[in-house]
Amino acid sequence: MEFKVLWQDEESTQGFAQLLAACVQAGDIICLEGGLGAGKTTFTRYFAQALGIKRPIKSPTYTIVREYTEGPLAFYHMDAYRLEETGADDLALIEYLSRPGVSVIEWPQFIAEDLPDDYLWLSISKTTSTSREVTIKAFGLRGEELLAAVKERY
Ligand SMILES: Nc1ncnc2c1ncn2[C@@H]1O[C@H](COP(=O)(O)OP(=O)(O)OP(=O)(O)O)[C@@H](O)[C@H]1O
Repeated sequence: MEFKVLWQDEESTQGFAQLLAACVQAGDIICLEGGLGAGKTTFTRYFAQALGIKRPIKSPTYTIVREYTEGPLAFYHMDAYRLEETGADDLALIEYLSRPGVSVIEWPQFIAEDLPDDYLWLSISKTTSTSREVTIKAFGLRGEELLAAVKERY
Protein backbone atom coordinates (compact mmCIF):
# COMPACT_ATOMS: atom_id res chain seq x y z
CA MET A 1 0.00 0.00 0.00
CA GLU A 2 1.27 3.47 -0.87
CA PHE A 3 -0.11 6.91 -0.02
CA LYS A 4 1.10 10.37 -1.05
CA VAL A 5 0.72 13.45 1.14
CA LEU A 6 1.82 17.04 0.76
CA TRP A 7 3.40 19.08 3.54
CA GLN A 8 2.82 22.47 1.96
CA ASP A 9 4.55 24.37 4.76
CA GLU A 10 5.98 23.67 8.20
CA GLU A 11 2.60 24.00 9.82
CA SER A 12 1.31 21.28 7.57
CA THR A 13 4.32 19.12 8.48
CA GLN A 14 3.42 19.67 12.13
CA GLY A 15 -0.22 18.80 11.44
CA PHE A 16 0.81 15.54 9.82
CA ALA A 17 3.21 14.72 12.66
CA GLN A 18 0.33 15.19 15.11
CA LEU A 19 -1.94 13.01 13.01
CA LEU A 20 0.64 10.22 12.87
CA ALA A 21 1.37 10.52 16.59
CA ALA A 22 -2.33 9.99 17.27
CA CYS A 23 -2.23 6.71 15.30
CA VAL A 24 0.94 5.02 16.61
CA GLN A 25 1.23 2.42 19.33
CA ALA A 26 4.12 0.77 21.16
CA GLY A 27 6.41 -1.11 18.79
CA ASP A 28 5.70 1.05 15.74
CA ILE A 29 8.59 2.05 13.48
CA ILE A 30 8.65 5.10 11.22
CA CYS A 31 11.46 5.33 8.65
CA LEU A 32 12.28 8.78 7.26
CA GLU A 33 14.16 8.86 3.98
CA GLY A 34 15.13 12.18 2.39
CA GLY A 35 18.21 14.18 1.45
CA LEU A 36 19.89 16.93 3.43
CA GLY A 37 17.37 19.54 4.50
CA ALA A 38 14.39 17.40 3.49
CA GLY A 39 12.79 17.94 6.90
CA LYS A 40 13.43 14.64 8.68
CA THR A 41 14.52 16.26 11.93
CA THR A 42 11.86 18.98 11.71
CA PHE A 43 9.16 16.32 11.32
CA THR A 44 10.67 14.29 14.19
CA ARG A 45 10.57 17.30 16.53
CA TYR A 46 6.87 17.84 15.89
CA PHE A 47 6.18 14.12 16.14
CA ALA A 48 7.98 13.84 19.50
CA GLN A 49 6.17 16.91 20.83
CA ALA A 50 2.88 15.36 19.82
CA LEU A 51 3.88 12.19 21.71
CA GLY A 52 4.27 14.31 24.83
CA ILE A 53 8.07 14.61 24.82
CA LYS A 54 9.00 17.89 26.47
CA ARG A 55 12.79 17.72 26.13
CA PRO A 56 14.21 19.27 22.96
CA ILE A 57 14.97 16.75 20.22
CA LYS A 58 18.63 16.84 19.30
CA SER A 59 20.10 15.19 16.26
CA PRO A 60 21.22 11.68 17.16
CA THR A 61 23.89 11.64 14.44
CA TYR A 62 26.83 11.10 16.77
CA THR A 63 25.07 8.94 19.31
CA ILE A 64 23.04 6.93 16.77
CA VAL A 65 20.09 6.53 19.19
CA ARG A 66 18.53 8.99 21.58
CA GLU A 67 15.98 7.71 24.04
CA TYR A 68 13.07 9.74 25.42
CA THR A 69 11.10 7.85 28.02
CA GLU A 70 9.19 10.62 29.78
CA GLY A 71 6.04 10.45 27.63
CA PRO A 72 3.23 7.89 27.78
CA LEU A 73 5.05 6.00 24.99
CA ALA A 74 8.83 5.65 24.97
CA PHE A 75 10.34 7.32 21.94
CA TYR A 76 13.58 6.32 20.19
CA HIS A 77 15.15 8.67 17.67
CA MET A 78 17.75 6.98 15.50
CA ASP A 79 20.12 8.02 12.77
CA ALA A 80 21.68 5.24 10.72
CA TYR A 81 23.88 7.57 8.65
CA ARG A 82 26.99 7.21 10.77
CA LEU A 83 26.69 3.50 11.42
CA GLU A 84 28.94 2.53 8.53
CA GLU A 85 31.41 5.30 9.20
CA THR A 86 31.83 4.52 12.89
CA GLY A 87 31.81 0.78 12.31
CA ALA A 88 29.12 0.53 15.00
CA ASP A 89 27.02 -2.59 14.92
CA ASP A 90 23.50 -2.44 13.43
CA LEU A 91 22.44 -4.84 16.13
CA ALA A 92 22.54 -2.24 18.87
CA LEU A 93 20.12 -0.14 16.88
CA ILE A 94 17.96 -3.05 15.79
CA GLU A 95 17.65 -4.14 19.42
CA TYR A 96 15.85 -0.87 20.21
CA LEU A 97 13.24 -1.66 17.58
CA SER A 98 12.00 -4.63 19.59
CA ARG A 99 11.46 -2.47 22.68
CA PRO A 100 7.98 -1.28 23.60
CA GLY A 101 8.27 2.24 22.25
CA VAL A 102 7.87 4.18 19.03
CA SER A 103 10.95 4.55 16.83
CA VAL A 104 11.81 7.09 14.17
CA ILE A 105 14.79 6.19 11.99
CA GLU A 106 16.53 8.80 9.85
CA TRP A 107 18.62 7.47 6.93
CA PRO A 108 16.90 4.05 7.19
CA GLN A 109 18.37 2.98 3.85
CA PHE A 110 21.58 2.12 5.71
CA ILE A 111 19.87 -0.58 7.76
CA ALA A 112 17.00 -1.47 5.41
CA GLU A 113 17.98 -5.14 5.17
CA ASP A 114 17.92 -5.55 8.96
CA LEU A 115 14.57 -3.91 9.64
CA PRO A 116 11.80 -6.01 11.16
CA ASP A 117 8.77 -6.89 8.98
CA ASP A 118 6.44 -4.08 10.07
CA TYR A 119 7.06 -0.39 9.52
CA LEU A 120 6.09 2.74 7.62
CA TRP A 121 8.60 4.21 5.17
CA LEU A 122 8.24 7.91 4.39
CA SER A 123 10.21 9.25 1.41
CA ILE A 124 10.40 13.03 1.67
CA SER A 125 11.18 15.15 -1.40
CA LYS A 126 11.74 18.86 -1.31
CA THR A 127 9.43 20.43 -3.90
CA THR A 128 9.95 24.11 -3.01
CA SER A 129 11.75 25.82 -0.12
CA THR A 130 8.65 25.33 2.02
CA SER A 131 6.79 22.34 0.59
CA ARG A 132 7.53 18.63 0.73
CA GLU A 133 6.00 15.76 -1.17
CA VAL A 134 5.90 12.60 0.91
CA THR A 135 5.31 9.05 -0.28
CA ILE A 136 4.35 6.66 2.47
CA LYS A 137 4.79 2.92 2.03
CA ALA A 138 3.48 0.35 4.46
CA PHE A 139 5.28 -2.89 5.26
CA GLY A 140 3.87 -5.82 7.16
CA LEU A 141 0.44 -6.16 8.73
CA ARG A 142 1.00 -3.51 11.37
CA GLY A 143 2.39 -1.14 8.72
CA GLU A 144 -0.77 -1.58 6.64
CA GLU A 145 -2.97 -1.08 9.70
CA LEU A 146 -1.11 2.09 10.67
CA LEU A 147 -1.31 3.50 7.15
CA ALA A 148 -5.04 2.75 7.02
CA ALA A 149 -5.47 4.73 10.26
CA VAL A 150 -3.47 7.63 8.80
CA LYS A 151 -5.56 7.65 5.60
CA GLU A 152 -8.76 7.67 7.61
CA ARG A 153 -7.69 10.75 9.58
CA TYR A 154 -5.98 12.63 6.75
N1 LIG B 1 7.21 21.88 5.00
C1 LIG B 1 8.38 21.76 5.65
N2 LIG B 1 8.61 20.66 6.39
C2 LIG B 1 9.79 20.49 7.04
N3 LIG B 1 10.81 21.38 7.02
C3 LIG B 1 10.62 22.51 6.31
C4 LIG B 1 9.42 22.73 5.59
N4 LIG B 1 9.53 23.94 4.96
C5 LIG B 1 10.74 24.42 5.27
N5 LIG B 1 11.41 23.59 6.08
C6 LIG B 1 12.77 23.85 6.58
O1 LIG B 1 13.64 22.92 5.97
C7 LIG B 1 14.69 22.59 6.89
C8 LIG B 1 14.71 21.11 7.10
O2 LIG B 1 15.82 20.79 7.89
P1 LIG B 1 15.94 19.44 8.72
O3 LIG B 1 17.14 19.58 9.59
O4 LIG B 1 14.64 19.09 9.34
O5 LIG B 1 16.22 18.41 7.53
P2 LIG B 1 16.82 16.96 7.62
O6 LIG B 1 16.08 16.16 6.61
O7 LIG B 1 16.81 16.48 9.02
O8 LIG B 1 18.29 17.20 7.10
P3 LIG B 1 19.71 16.62 7.59
O9 LIG B 1 19.75 15.20 7.16
O10 LIG B 1 20.64 17.50 6.86
O11 LIG B 1 19.73 16.81 9.10
C9 LIG B 1 14.43 23.36 8.18
O12 LIG B 1 15.19 24.54 8.15
C10 LIG B 1 12.94 23.68 8.08
O13 LIG B 1 12.61 24.86 8.77
